[in-house]
Amino acid sequence: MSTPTVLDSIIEGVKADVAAREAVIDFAAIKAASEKAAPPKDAAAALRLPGIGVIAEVKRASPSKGELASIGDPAQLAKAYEDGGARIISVLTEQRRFRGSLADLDAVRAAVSIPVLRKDFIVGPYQIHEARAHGADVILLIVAALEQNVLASLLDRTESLGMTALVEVHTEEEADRALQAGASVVGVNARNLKTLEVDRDCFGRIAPGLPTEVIRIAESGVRGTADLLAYAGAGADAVLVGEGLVTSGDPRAAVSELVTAGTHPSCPKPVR
Ligand SMILES: O=C(O)c1ccccc1NCC(=O)[C@H](O)[C@H](O)COP(=O)(O)O
Repeated sequence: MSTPTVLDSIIEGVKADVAAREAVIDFAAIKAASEKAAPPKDAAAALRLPGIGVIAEVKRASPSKGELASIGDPAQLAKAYEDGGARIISVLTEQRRFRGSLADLDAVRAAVSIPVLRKDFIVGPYQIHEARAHGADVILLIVAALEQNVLASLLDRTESLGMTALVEVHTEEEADRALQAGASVVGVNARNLKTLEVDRDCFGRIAPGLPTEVIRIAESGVRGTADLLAYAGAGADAVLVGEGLVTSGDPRAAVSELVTAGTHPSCPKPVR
């Protein structure tokens, strides 16, 4: 048997945590709660606005870096991101390795009016209804973590709730699987979730092969405007940024600097 990867070990913990929550609030109850939530916001429309969008992440810790930032008030951080011009707020809700929570998602949802992404390791429909019940508009589906039939069915369920699925890939084969499942928003993660290596050239290898109507997000490794401009040059509609913002000391200014670069007339535009 092969050695478990970082992704395998995260998924194992997530499955145990989901089972524990489901023992308290069962599937029927979370489904009912998701149906009562305020309607989801249109994240795809936000991502199609002119310029390179910034998805700003609430990220306390990570398997690759350990502790990043204490973030006592995620609502305040999210508001700073929104004021700085972020298009979407990403909230990591995984507890064991990222120190996130559904309480963070609730706090962020209440604080901002832009779309909110629940960033977690989705393994089944329970978490999708849970995300919607807690006000998320977007969820992340990681191709490397899901069998093809499960990916397609989770994508259908997400869209049936009026939410947007950000379908994450790291290889050309995963991009093919995302498209076969019907993804309309594809995130290319520069970070290999099995080895934690970051390869910023990954986006430039994969994005040109995506159909022009697919929205392309460059995830991970953005540490400043030079990285955003490089991703823009390779065809990104938006960048997803965590560490570079939470360690900046001034998250509003850090987002604003990226947004200014991404909307400047000299910034490369996605080919449509
Ligand atoms: O960040 C990690 O170490 C990590 C490890 C294993 C699975 C996922 C991981 N991160 C999730 C992300 O995709 C990033 O938080 C996101 O793309 C932002 O990346 P960065 O700007 O480099 O913090």
